[in-house]
Parts: sequence; structure tokens; C-alpha cells
Amino acid sequence: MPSDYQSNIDLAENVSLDPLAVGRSRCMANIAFSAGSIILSNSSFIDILLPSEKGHRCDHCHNLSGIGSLKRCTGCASFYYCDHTCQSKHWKSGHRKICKLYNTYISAASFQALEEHKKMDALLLSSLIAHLSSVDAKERDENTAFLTFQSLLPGPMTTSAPPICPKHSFTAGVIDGFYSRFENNNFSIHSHFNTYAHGIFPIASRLFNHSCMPNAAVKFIIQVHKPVKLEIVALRAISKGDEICIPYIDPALLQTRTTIFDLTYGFTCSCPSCNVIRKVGFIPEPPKEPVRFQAVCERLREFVGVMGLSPFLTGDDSLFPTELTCVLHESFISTLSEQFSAASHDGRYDVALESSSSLFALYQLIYPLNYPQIGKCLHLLEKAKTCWNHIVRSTSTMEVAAELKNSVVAAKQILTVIGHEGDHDDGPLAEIETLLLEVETYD
Ligand SMILES: C[S@@+](CC[C@H](N)C(=O)[O-])C[C@H]1O[C@@H](n2cnc3c(N)ncnc32)[C@H](O)[C@@H]1O
Repeated sequence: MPSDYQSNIDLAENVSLDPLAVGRSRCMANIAFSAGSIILSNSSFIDILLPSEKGHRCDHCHNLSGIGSLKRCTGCASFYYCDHTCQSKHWKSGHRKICKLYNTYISAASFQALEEHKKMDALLLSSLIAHLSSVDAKERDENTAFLTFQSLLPGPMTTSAPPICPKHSFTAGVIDGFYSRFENNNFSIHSHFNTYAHGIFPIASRLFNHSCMPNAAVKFIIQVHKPVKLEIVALRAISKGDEICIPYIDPALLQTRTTIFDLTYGFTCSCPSCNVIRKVGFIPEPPKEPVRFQAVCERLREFVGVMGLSPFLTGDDSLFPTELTCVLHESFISTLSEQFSAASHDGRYDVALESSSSLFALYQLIYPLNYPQIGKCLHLLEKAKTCWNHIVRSTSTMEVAAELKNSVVAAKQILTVIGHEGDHDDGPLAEIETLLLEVETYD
């Protein structure tokens, strides 16, 4: 068991579990949380880097280093560490059970035949078994993380576990039981909101249900020599007695998310946003013809400009105009994103800003307040950068300068609520600070 495993149960004392007929239980706030409060802090139980991150990050603490500066395990040459401290901790917590077998395991036909996400599950499961095999049975069976992991609800699929790496003494039934918890309790670990690893955080999994209009979100903290830490952050003020929910998947998957909940998690989402989508029923494709597409975008911006609270937050579909149902088609987001990127890249800043404003309007409709995807960029930081390019490369108006200021201030507010996440470099917040300095020259 990783000796650094830490779960801040003190913080979890501010929440409690309420029984539920569907999905066993839900997490309730025992106190009021202000926006930005950390509700839970929980170290990774097991985690695995994405293949693309191997050699860039330490396999133990995930610290990002320049290529060549990490120390490679001399046993397998496939795991990389900041230094002897990280290597020694990773060795003791399970790598010693995998090291000699790892390369044969990942090059075997049975592993190579797995789909990419199943390969990640197979590696996570191998890490779990390696952890469990590297401590004595008494210590293992009294470990909070392991006990909590075993208490997690299994996913709806009943597939057998993929081939795993270490030699062990668990029966196939026990391994399948572990595996049945992977699909619906697996977190994507991100830095500045870009996924770089997968991991299991049993206490967070035990506590938080999903909502497509969540009042909390997950972020990760990378600390040198320690396992990555998950934090649950309040996105807005949460009252005592409110249920606390996080998003399991991007709520912008407006059409496919129902299938994902059904197949991967085994539940039907009853959040206000899903209720509106159910009541809307058939979602038509957005018009292909540019003039009609632009008319839908204009109507969307107008509706969002005057709507007050989003119907996706209140669940009141009577507020949602029928002529806008096509904006819920997933191709609407991808079309606008492509328009925005292409126009921005080609220096057609007017077009880029209009696409960006439409995307931002859609995001205000379908995402809760302070949702990181809005602050992360694309629609505020990226928009601000486009405004800035517009200003420096052409004779743009005061209107664009005002839009730059509004975007950058709003992006900063969201990222301030979420707080720092991931790698130690300042990421999007640093870019915002730079842009804010530029904005001042226009005040
Ligand atoms: C990570 S666990 C969440 C904690 C879970 N409620 C428990 O009591 O252990 C994920 C599982 O919780 C249930 N669940 C999560 N969100 C739900 C929701 N919005 N409605 C119903 N069930 C939900 C599903 O069974 C899902 O597979």
C-alpha cells in the first residue's frame, strides 16, 4: 500500500452520506461552502500515466520534467522518476512486483489486442494487484483506501478482467470483482484541465454522484515525491443540506451522455439539464446553409443575453425556444469550434470572434457557473487572445478592446474559483495575467 496515501477525512467531515433508492447514496453538505472551498482532498490510491506522458513525467509523483532529466528504472527501462526518493517509494509500493515482467506483459499479443482504454484499465489493475501483493495481508485488509475501494459500487458491465502483470495469489473471481469497479470509478487526472493519467481515488468515488449541472468539480495537485492529490472544489456557494455532485463526463456531450451513463455507470441521470433534454425530445441537425446557421447563432446569443437563469439549471424547458433545439446537437459545438479555430488561424478575427461569442453563449446555457471548461479557454481565454491579435494586427475598435477586457476578467474569475491545478507552471492563469497587463494599456 503506498505509504503516502492520504485522505483528508477532516475535510470529508463536512459532508455526510444520505441513502438513496437509486445509486445507493448521495453526498450532502453538512456546512455551507463558499465558491472555491475545498470539500475533499484525497491522494491517489493507484494511478497510471497515459503512454504519451511516459518519460515526460515522474511515474511516482507526476512531476513534469524535461525529456532526459528523469531517471529511468534500470530494471525495466520503462518507468521514470524525479530521483531516488520517488523511485524508492514507487518500488516499495508495487513496482518491484511488476518490474521484471512489465515489458513482456505489454508486448504480449493478449495486451496489444486490447482497445486503448482497456489497456489503461489493464495497467491500473496490474498496479492495484502489485500494490496489494507488496504489503502483508493484515495491513492490506485494514487499509482505508482498500476497504473503501472494495465497498464501491460495481459498474453495470459484467466482463472478465483483462490479462494483468504481476504474479499474485488472488482468485480470478476476486480479480474480476476489482475490475468491475474500474469503469465507473476511474478518474481522468488532468493538469490545467488536459488529461495526462488515470487513477482511482476511493473516497471521492464513494462520496460523489454525477450531475450535468454540478455544484463542484475535480482538480488535481501535483506535489514532488508524493502521489497526485485530487481536490473537490465548490463551483458556487453550496448551502448546508444541498447534495454535492461532480461531472463524471463533459456535460457538453448533450446527445451521447445518456448512453454513456447507461453503459458505463448504469444510471439514468435525473439532473435538471437531462430533464430539459428529455422533454425537448428529438434534436434536429443545425442548418448547413451558412445564412440560416448564422441566424441560429444570433438567436442563441440573444436568448442567452436575456435569459437570466439557464433552463438547464432550473429544469424548466418551457423557457427554451423550440427554434434553438438544434444548438443541442453535438455537431453544433464542433462546427462552431472548427469555425473559430480556422478563422483565428487565418487572421479573420471578426469571424473568429463571432463564432467564439456563439460558443460562449452555448456554454453559458449548458454549463454551470464557473465550470472550468469555460474558464480554461476556448471561450474566454482563447477569445481574449483572439481579441488581442485583432487589436495588434489590425486597426480594431474600442469594442474589441472592451471584449478583450470582459473575456479576460471573466476567465480570471473562473480560474480563481477553481484555483491552481496540475503542473507547477502557472498555465492559463499566467496567460491571463499577461493579457490583463495588456488590457490596462487600453483603459
Ligand atoms: C462513483 S459512484 C458514486 C457513489 C455511489 N452513489 C455510492 O453510493 O457508492 C458511481 C455510481 O453511483 C451511482 N450514481 C452516480 N451518479 C448518479 C446519479 N446522478 N443518479 C443515480 N445514480 C448515480 C451509479 O450507480 C454509479 O455507477
